[in-house]
Amino acid sequence: MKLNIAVLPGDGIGPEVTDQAIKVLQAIALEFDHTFIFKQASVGAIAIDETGSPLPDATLALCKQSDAVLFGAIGDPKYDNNPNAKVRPEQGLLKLRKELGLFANIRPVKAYDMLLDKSPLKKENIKNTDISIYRELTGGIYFGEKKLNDTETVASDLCEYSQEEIERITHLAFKAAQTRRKKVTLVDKANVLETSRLWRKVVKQVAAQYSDVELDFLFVDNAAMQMILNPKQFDVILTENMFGDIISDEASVIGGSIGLLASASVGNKHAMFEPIHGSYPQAKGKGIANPVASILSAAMLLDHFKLHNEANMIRLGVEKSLQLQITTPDLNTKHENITTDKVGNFIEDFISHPKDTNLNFANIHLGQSTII
Ligand SMILES: NC(=O)c1ccc[n+]([C@@H]2O[C@H](COP(=O)([O-])OP(=O)(O)OC[C@H]3O[C@@H](n4cnc5c(N)ncnc54)[C@H](O)[C@@H]3O)[C@@H](O)[C@H]2O)c1
Ligand SMILES: CC(C)[C@H](C(=O)O)[C@@H](O)C(=O)O
Ligand SMILES: [Mg+2]
Repeated sequence: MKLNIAVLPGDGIGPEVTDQAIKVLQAIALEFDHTFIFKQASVGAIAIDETGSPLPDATLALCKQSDAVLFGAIGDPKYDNNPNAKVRPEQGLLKLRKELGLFANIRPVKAYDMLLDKSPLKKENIKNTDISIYRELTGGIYFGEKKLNDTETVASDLCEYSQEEIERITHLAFKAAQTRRKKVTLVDKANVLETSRLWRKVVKQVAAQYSDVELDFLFVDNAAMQMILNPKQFDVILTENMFGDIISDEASVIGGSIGLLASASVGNKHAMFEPIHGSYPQAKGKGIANPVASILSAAMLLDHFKLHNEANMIRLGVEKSLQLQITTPDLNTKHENITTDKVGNFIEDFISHPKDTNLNFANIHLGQSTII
């Protein structure tokens, strides 16, 4: 298969983790005889520095022409710490999601057996957790009218949802549940918010078309607690934009690091693949950023094009790396010197030697060095 992939590395650790995903995709292309053409463009703070815009026209045009977008991360403390900044890196990401019509953001959350002791949560509570979060991505409070009064003493952000916006992601969530454990939990704040009451009404109506799927409701405050106490109760979580943002970072604690959580953002025409984490500016250039979220986002990209064997090969490589503790310091206490690059090299090597079942992974080539 031939795929044109727009690569938007962005800021902070974005470029270094995205490099590993590209490396892995290139290995897949070689091994499975595909042609992946990567074209890079700027977004976020670096794009503001270069062009004055967090999403230059050329970047948006490239994304629209491509089959898929591989996104790194955006954000820089010089904007985070400046409330008066008129242009912000985050606006680039939000505009991109809106322009590409990426209304559903799918965030898988998994407890890997070999990482159970990396989570601060109780092993017996998280073992076998497997959740798919369906986060609405182009509506709600993120995109409603924003106001600041003349004296800059009162501000507001409007949270708005239409029936149509709720329906389209709800169908995706129910279809996903049909292929999983057949349960959807709607997370909302219907005891307070009018938008949440609309969500409940519309989701119930759509649910009637999926009689094989159980529908459950949970207020977001309780859901935040349940995510820590008993995450195994969840199969598909369906929720609005801001609740999905918050609850997915919280859920990353189950896996042991946010550096593991990938996502797919999909719409009717375009698709983008991005880690759920941000630009982690403190880690930039240090080689300590975990690239697995980006690498697993690449696996989701392959799944999107029905290249499931290829995607599974990446997942196997990731699992092998976790098993052997070939991981960055966020998950590693055994080997100190496993850098972002080395994790990428290991997974690349795993893909390149699939037929060699006797491959001694403990001695596998890790770029310039070898780990025993
Ligand atoms: N999709 C995105 O591009 C995105 C997402 C979230 C935040 N942001 C932006 O990123 C900047 C920093 O935000 P933040 O510090 O709140 O969130 P962050 O996700 O960048 O980092 C939070 C913490 O998570 C951990 N972490 C994140 N990525 C990791 C990785 N790959 N490997 C290991 N550990 C990792 C680190 O402990 C880090 O301190 C801000 O400007 C924010 O707006 C961007
Ligand atoms: C950077 C920010 C706009 C973004 C969001 O809130 O959607 C991020 O937190 C994410 O989860 O992708
Ligand atoms: Mg977030």
